[in-house]
Amino acid sequence: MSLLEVNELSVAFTKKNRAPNRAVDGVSFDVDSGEVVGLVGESGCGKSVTSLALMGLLPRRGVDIGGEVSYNGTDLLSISRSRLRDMRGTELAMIFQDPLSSLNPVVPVGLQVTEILKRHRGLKGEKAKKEAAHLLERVGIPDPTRRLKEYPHELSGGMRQRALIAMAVACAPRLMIADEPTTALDVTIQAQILELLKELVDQEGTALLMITHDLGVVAGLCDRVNVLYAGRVVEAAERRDLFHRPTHPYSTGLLGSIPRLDSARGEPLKPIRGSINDIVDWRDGCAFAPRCDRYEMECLQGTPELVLLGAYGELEKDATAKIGSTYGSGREGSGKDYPHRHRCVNPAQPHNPTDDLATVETAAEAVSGSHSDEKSTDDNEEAEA
Ligand SMILES: Nc1ncnc2c1ncn2[C@@H]1O[C@H](COP(=O)(O)OP(=O)(O)OP(=O)(O)O)[C@@H](O)[C@H]1O
Repeated sequence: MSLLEVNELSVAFTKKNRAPNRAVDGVSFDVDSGEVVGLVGESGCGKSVTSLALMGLLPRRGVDIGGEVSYNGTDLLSISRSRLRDMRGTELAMIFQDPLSSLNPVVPVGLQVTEILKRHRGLKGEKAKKEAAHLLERVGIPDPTRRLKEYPHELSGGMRQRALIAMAVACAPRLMIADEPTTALDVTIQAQILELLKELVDQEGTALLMITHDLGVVAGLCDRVNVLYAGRVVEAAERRDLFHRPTHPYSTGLLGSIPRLDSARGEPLKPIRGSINDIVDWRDGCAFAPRCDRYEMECLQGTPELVLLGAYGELEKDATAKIGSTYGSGREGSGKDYPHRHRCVNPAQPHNPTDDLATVETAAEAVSGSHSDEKSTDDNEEAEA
């Protein structure tokens, strides 16, 4: 059993006299301890709503939530709000994309950290201050004792994000959800924050659900990836499989939309045409069909199911097969196999796995190159401060 198991999660926003907005529609995935799982897709595909539903942060009124979310055997969708509140901070933590709106602007950073330590770990006074300084130091904030007395606006963007991470890890949560934690930061600071998250996962065995639209982040950090489109997982794969042989046209489109280090000089990008708003009545058929180059009439008949990709790239039309039951390269040392699945009736030609191994290794690196090149420039942030 995985630490987090999400099964057929659905979220619909309901308003009087309007059809419900099904922001999340039957999403399933799991996350293990010590693993980074990505939820990737363009703006509006349901990433944030999924994470808010997992953390019990959606309002009760006007929202219908269905499916199951099991955390360490506890059903997060059915436990009381107060129990969930206690679990947030101790067991579960969330890092939001905009630290300025997540931190209280009129309370010094130190007080915001010690408040968590008091509430969840019972630490008070000098002990709490000492621990808060230790936490800031751990996430790479220089001169933590001075910084504790400062207000959020006195910190640089990168430091604010680090302070949020310090608050998230204050009680050693077993599961962290990071919602675009580096979107507002320049690439240098981005790389440092991602490195920090990776370190926490590796050292503490924390499970991390990484929500992002940035394939560079996915390539640099994630072990497995779920590609989301219009509230549905359209492709789920181990990271290298996704970069090397994406099969859903939306995944291939995402990969074709970004510059890669291994592209031939002058080779044009191939962006996905249209926008997610082009979805008409996607309950009947594939939501991506209006933007898809491989679209056929069959795409509009019923909802395409997740199918498995076999060991040699052949399609195994077994929609009921569960994670762990079939082919996948798995995380190194995890002893687990992860299936490569997608939801498309006319997928891109699967890649022949006997092909050039170097390509497999470098496909993700070609995308993440900009991040890894920019690593370890702490001086920058010092200067910024
Ligand atoms: N409170 C709300 N009421 C009604 N609809 C909402 C609400 N919050 C989100 N939605 C809708 O849910 C859908 C998914 O939104 P969500 O914020 O999860 O997208 P996202 O993939 O996280 O995008 P971004 O990367 O821009 O944050 C969108 O159609 C959005 O309009």
